[in-house]
Amino acid sequence: MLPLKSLRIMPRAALARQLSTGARPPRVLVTGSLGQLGSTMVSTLRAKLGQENVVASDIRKPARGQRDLGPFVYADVLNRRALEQIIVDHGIDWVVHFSAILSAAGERNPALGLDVNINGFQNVLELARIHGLRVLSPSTMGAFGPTTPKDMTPDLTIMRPNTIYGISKVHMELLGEYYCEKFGVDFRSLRYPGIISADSPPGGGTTDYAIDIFHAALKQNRYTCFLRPETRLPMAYIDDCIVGTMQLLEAPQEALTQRVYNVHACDFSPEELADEVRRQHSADFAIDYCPDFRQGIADTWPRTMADEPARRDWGWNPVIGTTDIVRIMLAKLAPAYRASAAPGRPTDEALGAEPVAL
Ligand SMILES: NC(=O)C1=CN([C@@H]2O[C@H](COP(=O)(O)OP(=O)(O)OC[C@H]3O[C@@H](n4cnc5c(N)ncnc54)[C@H](O)[C@@H]3O)[C@@H](O)[C@H]2O)C=CC1
Ligand SMILES: CC(=O)[C@H](N)C(=O)O
Repeated sequence: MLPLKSLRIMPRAALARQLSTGARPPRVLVTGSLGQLGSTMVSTLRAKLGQENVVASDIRKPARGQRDLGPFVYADVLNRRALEQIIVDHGIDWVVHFSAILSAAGERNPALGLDVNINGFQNVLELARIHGLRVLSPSTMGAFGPTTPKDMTPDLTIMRPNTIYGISKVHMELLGEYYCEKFGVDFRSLRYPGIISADSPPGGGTTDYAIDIFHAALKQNRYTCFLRPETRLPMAYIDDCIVGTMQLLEAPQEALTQRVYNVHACDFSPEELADEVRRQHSADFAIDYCPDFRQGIADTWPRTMADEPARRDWGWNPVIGTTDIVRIMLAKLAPAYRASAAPGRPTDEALGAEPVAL
């Protein structure tokens, strides 16, 4: 499988052309850049646009090492004035808005979920209107709900989610479309499935089991899953996710026939994932099931999503399936567990330290 760096998103020739015509690359602010997806998005953007053109931001302190990779600023998306100052001071053209409270965390703290996901997004969108910015803010399969058709869920269908996360993401989608239509804000969004990554820990979602299982397999060869064995959900490996996000971010306006797109890469259940771990890692790997409140969330989400408009309009074309995800996750995480003297999950640095050829 291809490593992220060699995938279709890195046409350096195009960047060179842009530079030779005198157009400077866009300056991008990434919010929530220390989250599960943010750090990979930042490094991908920097490889393409130049380190100094991508400002990473979060309300947490970057780990040692992360700090030196390019500009980082503290930015609370709830503080509109501070956010505006960053946008003005850094000459920002595009905002990749990754700050969010995910599904399980949102049910644990609904007030925080509403605040960050709704007010934080409104701040970003309003500043985009004032300063003429392009905004990419991911949505999720969690924007669907219990009455949505579960198989091959289309872009346009019943959307009545019953989680704070889902409700706030539907609000985001509709408000983004409204600002696009009324004020010409270039808003773009994708409904991600569960995203699997070895590089940073997941941030409190219902699909976190599909990352935790690899850590548990390598650490103690057994895992207790918080979802039932047959719970099928759409998933994607982070490389496909970031490639697709870059494709949508850079797509010409005229290619877009809508502002929010489903994206689907593969789908599996916990028992299917455990079988694959047994096949590739250890025949003795044991899994048991202790469903908690996250089962109730997963039960309202699609089993598979239809994503033809994303493929047609801007080239969504995931290449990493379930077997490859298991192979990549085991290969990336195993050295860190072997090297980790202390018990428990290895540090983020240890996890990121061992690049593997995918
Ligand atoms: N990881 C996944 O499986 C999926 C993620 N998404 C979406 O992708 C985006 C990124 O998700 P992840 O990286 O997984 O989330 P995460 O939970 O790992 O990271 C979110 C980041 O937002 C930051 N944050 C929280 N409150 C903030 C505030 N007030 N101001 C600024 N930053 C704040 C957190 O410190 C954290 O670093 C989110 O919009 C999420 O809804 C959508 C579907 C699937
Ligand atoms: C699918 C998502 O949006 C996220 N991973 C979550 O489980 O909350």
